[in-house]
Parts: sequence; C-alpha cells; structure tokens
Amino acid sequence: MLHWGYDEHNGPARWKEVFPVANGDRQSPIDIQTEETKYDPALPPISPNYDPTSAKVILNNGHSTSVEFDDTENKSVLRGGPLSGSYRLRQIHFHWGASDDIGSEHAVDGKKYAAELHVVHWNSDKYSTFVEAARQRDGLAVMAVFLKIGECNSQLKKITDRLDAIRAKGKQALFTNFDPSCLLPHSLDYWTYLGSLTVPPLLESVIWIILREPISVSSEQLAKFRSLLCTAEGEGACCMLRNYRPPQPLKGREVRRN
Ligand SMILES: CCN[C@H]1CN(CCOCC)S(=O)(=O)c2sc(S(N)(=O)=O)cc21
Ligand SMILES: [Zn+2]
Repeated sequence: MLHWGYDEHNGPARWKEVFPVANGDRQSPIDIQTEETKYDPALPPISPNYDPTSAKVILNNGHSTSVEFDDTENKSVLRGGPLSGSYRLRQIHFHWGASDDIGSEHAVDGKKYAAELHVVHWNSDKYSTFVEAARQRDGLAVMAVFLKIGECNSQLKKITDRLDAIRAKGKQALFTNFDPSCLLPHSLDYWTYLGSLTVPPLLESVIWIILREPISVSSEQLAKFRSLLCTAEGEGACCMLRNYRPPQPLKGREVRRN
C-alpha cells in the first residue's frame, strides 16, 4: 500500500496492513446505539473556552481541511465533561462523503449525518507536547459535532468561503480571529466513550465527546468541501470526495451520556 487515503487501493479496509492497531480494542468511529448508552448523573457539563486570537491558518493536508491553532500556551482549552484537567485546543477539521446522505464518521442508531466536525485538544496538564500526549491513553480529547443538511450555516461560511484559496494539497492561508465555539449547537449535551484517532496512525488516545444536537450545513456549502483536491498543484487533480472511516467494533466499551 502506498500512502494511506480513502480510495479502493489505500482506504480504511487496508490501513491495518501498515497500522495493525486498526484492529485494536478501542477504535473509532463507532455506531452509537442510543438504547445501550448509560446515563451518568456524575458527568458535568463540558466547558469550552477559546480565544479567537489562537486561530492561525486554514490548510489542506490532502486528507481534510483543518484550522490550526496556536497551542504553545493555554489560551484555548476544553474542560469538564469526562475530562480531568484542561485540554488545549490544537485544530479543527471535517469529514464528509461523496453525497449528502453519508459523510459522518460516527453514526447514531445506524444513521449517518452529511458530515462531522472534529475539535481536537490535548492534555496539556499532564504532557508537554501534543505528540507526546497523542501516545497516551488520556492524551487527546476530540469533540465531535454532526452536520445535518439544511439552512446555510453563516458561521461555517467563514470556512467554506476560504476553501477556494486552499484547493490543492499542501496549500494554507492565514485564518485568525476565529472562535470555534461559533460552530457549536445550542445544546452541549453529549455522549462520551474511549476511542482512537479515526485516521492513521489510529492511536488509541482519544476521549470522545459527541454532541447530540447537530448543526446545519447547506448542500452548496458541503459541495465546496468536495471540490478540495487530495493532490498538490501540478499533479493530476483528484477531488477529496470522501474522507470518513466506517464505524468500528465496540468490543465491550461503554458509551455514557450526561
Ligand atoms: C485533518 C486532521 N488530521 C489528523 C492530524 N493529527 C493526527 C496526526 O498526529 C498524530 C501524532 S491529529 O491528532 O490532530 C488528528 S485527530 C483526528 S480525528 N479524525 O481522530 O479527530 C485527525 C487528525
Ligand atoms: Zn476527524
């Protein structure tokens, strides 16, 4: 297998050839069976506190589009929920599919949403760098938000309007004065479980916090994500039509809700 991706020849079914943890005991995403989730009265609310000046660049890494944040100090953090201590904001990115009826990574009772936003944080109380934290069982916390087809999302527009500036893999553009809280739904009610990165190296270091209320995205906005290229300038152009990993076995894990 060449470099991993989402095509037939390098997609999720073949990642295990290079990353054997793909068959591990706490892989993500999962299909959340709501009847099996366990209400936990001890779970406090989550408390995101982001400083808009932490936002730095928007980039196309060939697998998704992300907004990268300055994580050299504790300016933007996530606390509460299932987390002990504060987790520093690193980046946000998206997953989508070739059509509006699929695209999210997590599913709810077998239903997939059109897309999924991931807000990635690392445990800066216990570890000194992101890379170190990414190797620990409690190193990362990713908040996931489902995107449902509907009204144009004016907050998301700040991102979708910039995608034509970063069409090719490796391109980036300045992107600051952005607080990702503007993309969160009204309710911060969530499900939480222990899982992994959903992209190679599939490290089993993620505490997942999945918001139960989706946000809206218009079909036209979603189409802009699909016009991103997985290839660099000068290479044969290939559109980033899908970049989701299918749900993985739960292997006895518990999914709690607040
Ligand atoms: C576009 C995002 N690509 C990656 C970038 N990193 C991974 C590489 O680092 C490892 C030391 S990451 O840890 O920031 C991260 S978390 C997720 S996900 N889908 O599981 O929320 C994807 C990614
Ligand atoms: Zn992701």
